[in-house]
Amino acid sequence: MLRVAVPNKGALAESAAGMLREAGYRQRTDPKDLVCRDEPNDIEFFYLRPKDIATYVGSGDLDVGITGRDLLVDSGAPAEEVVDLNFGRATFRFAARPDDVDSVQQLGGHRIATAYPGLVERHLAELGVKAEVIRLDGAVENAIRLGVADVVADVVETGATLRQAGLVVFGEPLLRSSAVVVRRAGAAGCAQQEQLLRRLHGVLVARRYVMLAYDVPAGLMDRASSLTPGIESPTVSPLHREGWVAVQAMVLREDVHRIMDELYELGARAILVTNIHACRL
Ligand SMILES: Nc1ncnc2c1ncn2[C@@H]1O[C@H](COP(=O)(O)OP(=O)(O)OP(=O)(O)O)[C@@H](O)[C@H]1O
Ligand SMILES: O=P(O)(O)OC[C@H]1O[C@H](OP(=O)(O)OP(=O)(O)O)[C@H](O)[C@@H]1O
Ligand SMILES: [Mg+2]
Repeated sequence: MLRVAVPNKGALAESAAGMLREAGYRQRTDPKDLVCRDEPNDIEFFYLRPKDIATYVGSGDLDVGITGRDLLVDSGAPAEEVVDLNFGRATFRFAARPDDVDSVQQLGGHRIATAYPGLVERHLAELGVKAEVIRLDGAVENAIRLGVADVVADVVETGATLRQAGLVVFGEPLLRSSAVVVRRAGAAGCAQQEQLLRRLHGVLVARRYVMLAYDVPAGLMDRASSLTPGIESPTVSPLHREGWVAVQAMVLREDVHRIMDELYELGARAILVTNIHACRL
C-alpha cells in the first residue's frame, strides 16, 4: 500500500483533501480521523501536522506527502518537491515597524521572531548576516509589540495580519510558497506513486483548462486552428451541413472569453465551453 501524508488541519488541509477527492481517492469524513484506507486504490492516507510531513517522508516512514514548500525547506529533512499543487500560495517575508529595520542589510544584531527557524537561519547564513533567531509557535506579529523581537519572519498571504500589527514588509521574499508533493530525496517512484502523481497532474490540468467546441466554415479552419491549437491539435469532425466543420480543443480557462470573441468575429458559431472533470494527458 502506498502511504501518503496529508495535512490534518490548518491552511492546507481542506484544499489538499479536496484535491485528493477530485483525483478519485477516498478521504476521511470525520476530521478527527488520523488514518483513511482506500482499499480499491491500494493507498493509505495519514493525517499529520503539515510541519511534520517532510520529516515522515524524509525518513522513509511514509512514501509521499502534501505540505508547504516553506515547511519543507524549514524542516531540513531529506525530502524533495515533485509537484507544485498550485494552492496555499503565500510569500515568506521579513517585517518590522516602519521606523525601525527596513532592509536586510540592517538585520545584523537584531532579534528575529519566527515559527520557521530552519528556513530563516539558512537564509541568514546565505546572506552572511548574523542575527538572533527567536523560535515561536505562532502569532509572531505580537513578538514586536511585546518587546521579544525587533523583526518577524512569517507567512504573508493577504498582508492583513501585518497591517493590523502595524508592521511593514521589507526586502525580497525569502521564499514563494505553495502546497507541494514531497518524496524522499533521490527515491525512485514506484508504479503506485507515479499513478498518484499522474492523477494529481490530471486535476491540475482539468482546473486550468476548459473544453471549447464550435462550428466554423471549413475554409476558415486554418485561422480557427491558430486560435485554438489545443494540446496536440484540435479535433475536427464533418458537419451534416456542407462546408462546415465542428471543432473541439482545450484552451486555458483564463483565455477562453477572448478566444470566443475572436472565433465569433472570424465566423464561428455555436461556441460552447464545458468544464473538464478529469483528464490524463
Ligand atoms: N494565510 C495563511 N496562513 C498560514 N499559512 C498559510 C497561509 N496561506 C498559505 N499558507 C501555507 O500553509 C502552510 C502552513 O500551514 P499550517 O497548517 O502549518 O499553519 P496554519 O494554517 O497557520 O495553522 P496553525 O497556525 O493552526 O498551525 C505553509 O506552507 C504556509 O505557506
Ligand atoms: O497575510 P495574511 O492573510 O494575514 O495571513 C498570514 C497570517 O496568517 C497566519 O497566521 P494564523 O492566523 O494561522 O495564526 P498563527 O500565527 O498562530 O499561525 C500566518 O502565520 C500569518 O500570521
Ligand atoms: Mg498559523
